[in-house]
Amino acid sequence: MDLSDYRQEYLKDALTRSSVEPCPFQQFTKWFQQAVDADYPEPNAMSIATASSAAAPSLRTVLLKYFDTQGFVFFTNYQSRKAKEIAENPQVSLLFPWINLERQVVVLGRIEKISKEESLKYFQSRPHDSQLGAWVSYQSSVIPDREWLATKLDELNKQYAPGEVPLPEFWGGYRVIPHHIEFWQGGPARLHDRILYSKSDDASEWSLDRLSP
Ligand SMILES: Cc1cc2nc3c(=O)[nH]c(=O)nc-3n(C[C@H](O)[C@H](O)[C@H](O)COP(=O)(O)O)c2cc1C
Repeated sequence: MDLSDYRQEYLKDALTRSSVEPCPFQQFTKWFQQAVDADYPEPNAMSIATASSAAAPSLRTVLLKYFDTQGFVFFTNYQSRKAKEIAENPQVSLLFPWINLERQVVVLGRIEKISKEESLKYFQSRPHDSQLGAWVSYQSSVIPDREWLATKLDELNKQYAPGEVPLPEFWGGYRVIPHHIEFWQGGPARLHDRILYSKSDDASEWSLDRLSP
C-alpha cells in the first residue's frame, strides 16, 4: 500500500516563545484543556517509551491520571514488561499525540514509583471491576486463554465485596519527572514550531529554546 499521497497542510495554530507560558506545566494544562475541548478521544492517553539495560526500546499506551509540577502520574502492574525495563533504566519518554490539533507533546524524564499511600488513594477511587482487574492480570505474561481470566475474576468476585478489595503489592503508580518537555505545533510548508523547555536537576527555572522543525 502506497501512502505517499497522504499529506496535509498544518495551519491551525502557531507557537512563539513569547506566546507560551513560562512554565511547561502551565503550557501543558492549556493544551490539555484544548484537547478536551476539541473532543480528542482519550486526551489523557499517552505513549510511554522505556528501554532495557541493553538499550532495546519498547513502547505502549497508558492513561495519564494526574499531573502537577512534580510530574506526570500513571498506574500499571509493577511486574509488567515496562516495569522490568524501568527497574533497569529509569529514563523514559512520553508522547501525547493530539493530532487533530496538529500538535504533539514529547516529554523526556526520570521515572519513579509513587508511594504506596498515593497508589492506595487512587486504587480506592477505581470502580470495583477495575480493582479486581488489577488483581486478575499478571500483565505481560503468557496465559492459556481468555477463560483463564474469566475464572480468576469469578473467584475474586466471590472473595471480595465492593469496597473490600486490597491494593495488590504488584500494582501502583509511577511518576515521570521531566527534564525536557517539547511542544510541537504543525506549521505551513512543514516549517513547524517546536518549543523546548529544559531544566537540569539543580536548576530552579525552566529554560526555553526554539528547535528547527
Ligand atoms: C487507550 C489505552 C489505554 C491504556 N492504559 C493503560 C494504563 O493506564 N495502564 C496500563 O498498565 N496499561 C494500559 N494500557 C495497556 C498498555 O498499552 C499495555 O498493553 C500494557 O500496559 C502492557 O505493557 P507492557 O507489556 O509493555 O508492560 C492501555 C492501552 C490503551 C490502548
